[in-house]
Amino acid sequence: MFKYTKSTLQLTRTVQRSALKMAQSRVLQCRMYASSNKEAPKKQRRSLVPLAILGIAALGLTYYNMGHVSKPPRASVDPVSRPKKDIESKEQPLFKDNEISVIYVLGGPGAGKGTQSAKLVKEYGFVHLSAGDLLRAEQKDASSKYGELIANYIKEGRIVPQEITVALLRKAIVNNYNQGKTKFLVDGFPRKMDQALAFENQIAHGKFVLFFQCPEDVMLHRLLERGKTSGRSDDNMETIRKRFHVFEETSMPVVDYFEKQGKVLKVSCDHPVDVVFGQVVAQLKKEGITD
Ligand SMILES: Nc1ncnc2c1ncn2[C@@H]1O[C@H](COP(=O)(O)OP(=O)(O)OP(=O)(O)O)[C@@H](O)[C@H]1O
Ligand SMILES: O=c1ccn([C@@H]2O[C@H](COP(=O)(O)O)[C@@H](O)[C@H]2O)c(=O)[nH]1
Repeated sequence: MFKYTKSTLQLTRTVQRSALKMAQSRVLQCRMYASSNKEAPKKQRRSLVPLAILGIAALGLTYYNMGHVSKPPRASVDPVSRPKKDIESKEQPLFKDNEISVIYVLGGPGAGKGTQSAKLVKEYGFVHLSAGDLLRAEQKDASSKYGELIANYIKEGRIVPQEITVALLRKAIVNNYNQGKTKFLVDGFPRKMDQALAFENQIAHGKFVLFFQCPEDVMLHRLLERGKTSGRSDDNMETIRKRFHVFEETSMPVVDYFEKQGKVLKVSCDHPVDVVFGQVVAQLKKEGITD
């Protein structure tokens, strides 16, 4: 979208310049007819049509740009130090499929993604990267210019602009990779299609989605319980309702997208923690991810 906006700005300038030039030459012609007291011939009047079209195009493009020039914020974490291969090709994600394994962990708010991810870290040595945790840390970082923006999005249960979250994840993955870690659980991400595409194009392809299915009333109960001690600005009835809505409307299409690629491993999470974990391990074993 931003490349497009940049090119429409250039186009606008070109059209404006052409319209101006043409207008100047038409004014000159009109003056010539006026001074010779002749009526402009029909052909000359017709030649005003392209000028009118150019004028309308210039006005239209100017109006369009007025609504699109503001760029979204770039994450304060950007740019990060990238491995050399990052600059080899802009078309390739930062990491090739044989360099790191990324498993996305998705499910409704309170489905138990964090709880199960922590168990996988302990038992199988994954690196757990929770997009929500990364955003909350960035929010608390006094040097970040996005603290307030992130706080507002989280309080409203909305999805923070993908540039910020993708940059935070990239930084965390690169840091861990540079320490020899290659297995990542990316928890609570991607929960919007633009995030999914940005991450897959720029960073790495997800191997699987571990998808936690959970009835809404169970998730609501868990979140309200968690809210008694979590201190989270979004663990309250009003925001939870918004988060459920965003999950259905915005995040489920992401699950469907990966489902079509045969990458979704489903787990039913309305069971005790260890029972859910048994399903998780069974699913990963089936795919040869854990032994
Ligand atoms: N299987 C389970 N049975 C009962 N309680 C659970 C279970 N799994 C998690 N919980 C509890 O539910 C709450 C939410 O769990 P958790 O934080 O893991 O969910 P989440 O999906 O990561 O949530 P969010 O998306 O809001 O971060 C926690 O208080 C956790 O202890
Ligand atoms: O990719 C993401 C992940 C999270 N958010 C925001 O954070 C909160 C909390 O996320 P949890 O996974 O429940 O910790 C979420 O409601 C979003 O507001 C985000 O914007 N993008």
